[in-house]
Amino acid sequence: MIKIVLVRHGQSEWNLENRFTGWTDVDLSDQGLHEARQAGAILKKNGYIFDEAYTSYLKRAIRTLWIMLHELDMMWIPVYKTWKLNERHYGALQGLNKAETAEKYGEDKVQAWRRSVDVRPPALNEDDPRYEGGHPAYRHLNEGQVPKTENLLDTEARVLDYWNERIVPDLKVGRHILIAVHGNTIRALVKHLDQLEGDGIVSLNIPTGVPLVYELDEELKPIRHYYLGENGPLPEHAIEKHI
Ligand SMILES: O=C(O)[C@@H](CO)OP(=O)(O)O
Repeated sequence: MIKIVLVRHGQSEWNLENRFTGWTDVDLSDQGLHEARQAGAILKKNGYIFDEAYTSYLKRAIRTLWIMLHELDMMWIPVYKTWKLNERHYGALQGLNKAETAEKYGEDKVQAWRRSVDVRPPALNEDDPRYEGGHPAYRHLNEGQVPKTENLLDTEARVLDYWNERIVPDLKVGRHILIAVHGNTIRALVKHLDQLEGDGIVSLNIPTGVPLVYELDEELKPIRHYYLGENGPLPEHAIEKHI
């Protein structure tokens, strides 16, 4: 049986301020630092060991991974970073307050921007200071690869590129893998693994800093999944309050 652990980064400063974040590179809040330490401690208590880890180019995910590896005393394992596991790009919504945006455009519109699979938020202009095109982290990308906005399907396409090319081969040879990424990156992976459509994916929220374990068969089809607590798998209702 193959196991993989997915962790959404701990609470970020902009999660705390209720602002759309996307590719904006904000750090963890104090609560987020605590959640990352707790996630590492939970993995350690349950006896998890890892051969390699994956994360995005964004510091809230990278720092969550560092802290978990520190707690696990496994900072030596190879860590692979990729822009393809960055959070979904939130276009011109990046930086705006979610509640104020809902007041201005209506709850339904904002819910469609946040949770539908195929609606893209308004795009950033290339001359907008929030556009990441000139950022050194992304200078190796081809023109047109740095997003100006994305829907979940756009995010899923780049996440699955990386998943199939880099992660699947390592899972198939038995490597134990830890992935520290973002809410919508994990939603895209779960959508793919569990073949979720419609309401299943629309209502799926991933809590911050709680390890999500997928047990997979040889074909990488899910056998079961669960969130992990100090004493093993958590019951579904225990997770509700984290969301
Ligand atoms: O702002 C964001 O980038 C994401 C994750 O925090 O928010 P949402 O819950 O709308 O997907």
